[in-house]
Amino acid sequence: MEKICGTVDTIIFASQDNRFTVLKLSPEKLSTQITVTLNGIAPLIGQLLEIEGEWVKHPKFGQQFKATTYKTVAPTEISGIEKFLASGAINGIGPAMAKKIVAEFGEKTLEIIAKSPNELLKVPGIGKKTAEKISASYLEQSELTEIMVWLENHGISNTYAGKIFAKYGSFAIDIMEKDIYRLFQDIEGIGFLTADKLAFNLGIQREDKRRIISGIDYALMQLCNNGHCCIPEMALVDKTAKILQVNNQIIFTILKERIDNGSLNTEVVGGETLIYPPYLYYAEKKVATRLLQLQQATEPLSEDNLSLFIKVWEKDNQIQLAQKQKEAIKACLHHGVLVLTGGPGTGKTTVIKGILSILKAQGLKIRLAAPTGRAAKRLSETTGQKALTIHRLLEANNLAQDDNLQLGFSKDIDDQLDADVIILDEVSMVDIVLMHHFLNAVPDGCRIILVGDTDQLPAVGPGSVLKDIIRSQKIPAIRLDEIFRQAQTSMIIQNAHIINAGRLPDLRKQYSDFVFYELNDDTSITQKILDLCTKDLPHEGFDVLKDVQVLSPMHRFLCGVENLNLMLQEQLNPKKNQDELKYSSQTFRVGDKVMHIRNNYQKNVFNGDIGFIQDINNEKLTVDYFDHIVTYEKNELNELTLAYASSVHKSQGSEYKVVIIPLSTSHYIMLQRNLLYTAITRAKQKVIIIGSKKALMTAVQSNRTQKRYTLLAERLAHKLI
Ligand SMILES: Nc1ncnc2c1ncn2[C@@H]1O[C@H](COP(=O)(O)OP(=O)(O)OP(=O)(O)O)[C@@H](O)[C@H]1O
Repeated sequence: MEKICGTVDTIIFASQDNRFTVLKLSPEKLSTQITVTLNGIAPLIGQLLEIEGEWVKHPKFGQQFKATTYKTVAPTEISGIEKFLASGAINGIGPAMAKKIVAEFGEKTLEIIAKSPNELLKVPGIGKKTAEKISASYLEQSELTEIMVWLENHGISNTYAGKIFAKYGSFAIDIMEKDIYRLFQDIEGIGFLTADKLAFNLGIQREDKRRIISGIDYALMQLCNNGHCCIPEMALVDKTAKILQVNNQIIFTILKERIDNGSLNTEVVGGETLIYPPYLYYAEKKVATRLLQLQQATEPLSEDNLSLFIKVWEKDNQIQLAQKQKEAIKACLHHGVLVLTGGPGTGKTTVIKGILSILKAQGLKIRLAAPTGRAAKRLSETTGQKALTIHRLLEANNLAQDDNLQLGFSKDIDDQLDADVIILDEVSMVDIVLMHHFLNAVPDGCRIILVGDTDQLPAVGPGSVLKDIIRSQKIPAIRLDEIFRQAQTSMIIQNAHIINAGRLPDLRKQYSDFVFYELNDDTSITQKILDLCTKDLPHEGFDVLKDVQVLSPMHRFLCGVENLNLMLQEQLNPKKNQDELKYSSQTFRVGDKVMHIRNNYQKNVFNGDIGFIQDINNEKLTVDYFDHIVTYEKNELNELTLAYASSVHKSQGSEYKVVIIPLSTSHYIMLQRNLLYTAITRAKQKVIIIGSKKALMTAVQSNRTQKRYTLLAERLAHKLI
């Protein structure tokens, strides 16, 4: 290893991702320039560089110095300082101005810029604003470079330097040296494992307290990502021990300390201690108190002429409401909070329509919302009244991209919604955090009606809000269980109920709207899907791209989402001469069916929205989402995926004319009743299941829906508050 110190003369090449640079350096002790390669961001021209590495011979470019570590030092020689200032690196200074500044301050130039920017006013042509701009830009540049170099030298990508600087400013390196694990807590994109790797490079011991604290948080976060709001103490200790590879006792001791100092919250139920991350503890508590408050805060509405009103409504809608449906309509007049639940075809939408009509007649302002864009659209279509996504209703902060707690909402406790009644549909998909935000924005005296089917897949986020509210028996809930005449003729609805009850549908008969193809191996299942999409269904008059959705339980394997997408793309939109754009493992092609996979408020496109690629030009891709067009830059394509096939989870809240479901035993772990039930109930006209009887039976019989640790029901029932 050799050490060289020199001034950066020119940058020959700097990779876009800041990971590789080639530069010319004038070493202090040599009269000739040398070529240096380093793995990291390009330093600034004129900067003094201390590099350590070795000489190598490049087959094409000859002798080069390959730096393994490097450190930047601000230039001290006048010529170096001028070169640095003139390089364009500092906002507000060009070559002429650099000359003038250096002529005025000499070797002290950089110190003056950093510490006494007012002195710059002495230089002709520099006013107060420019002086401040120069100073701020210099500080930012030098600190940012320092962070990048620090990260690079500790073996970690410096791509996060900008975010780290934005978060910690001048204290970044101090903070990282004190507790590198803070990066995992504070910087989006840096996970525990990355921070742990960095810690290892810094020589932090396996049993270091900072490591244990961070490991506990990481384990808790992973558990909550599986839907729990809290977790039994011992389960958390075990999981942390496994991740950190340290013994349970050390973790147990530090966990106790964290609880005692209020960093984590707990509840004791039946002698068992349950641990919460504070944001979920707070969210769960608030949801319970706010629901109970809202229930109390409304006066019953007048029931005068209710029977007559219902009669007239029934006549207008040519329907005779069942007893429970009438009860539901009446209940909405009485209660501040009401739950309406039931399976497909049990008349929930019909009741919503009745409720809308009766409450409107009382002159009330009613808002409708649902958790996904597709579900909101469907609610609008069936009720004839505008419905928004919950995020839109709450006016989610435009800049926020994630559905997490940091997401900002304009509508909150200080600026609540202007509504007398809010009806939320598909509440089974709402997690505890979103429910908390929603309830914050509901004013006292406003009624809320929560509608959903508890047998659908639960929310992706933590909690099982709808189930818990019903389980508490403290909020009035009406369960519709009669399947209506129109719905009775539908085998989709019949079989959905049969499956939900844990029984196997009658497979001896093939119905026009519910078909089962028995095939026992993945290759034949995949081939059948291709045949259906290319021959049978088009023959029956379906527009395969628009009407048909393949819903697979898993992403992996032959009949998983990823492979099916590739095969279906090959068949339904083969390569001819359309423009293409490769991103990660996918090739997007003009004409492809695609799905947007996260909520993006700036683009007004939401998780689960399906569209078609209209154009690819200049690394930009345009998608037609039927009601609007969205353009993606190449670096935004992680929000897009092919959608000939999608996962059942992604289909929640959506409906399609035809649903094809591959059921293979290779998807064993995902063969669960609520998953199959959710997939089937997405279909309006036809369900086609392809697979083995064994896989179907496994799915129907497997009701081991993972228990979610939540205490919302207990809180509502005053067992904890
Ligand atoms: N009281 C009733 N008498 C006769 N038909 C009814 C009655 N209530 C609802 N229906 C009909 O039953 C079908 C299903 O009703 P609706 O769409 O309201 O149910 P849903 O629970 O919202 O179903 P899904 O969850 O599948 O959307 C509709 O065709 C509706 O017109």
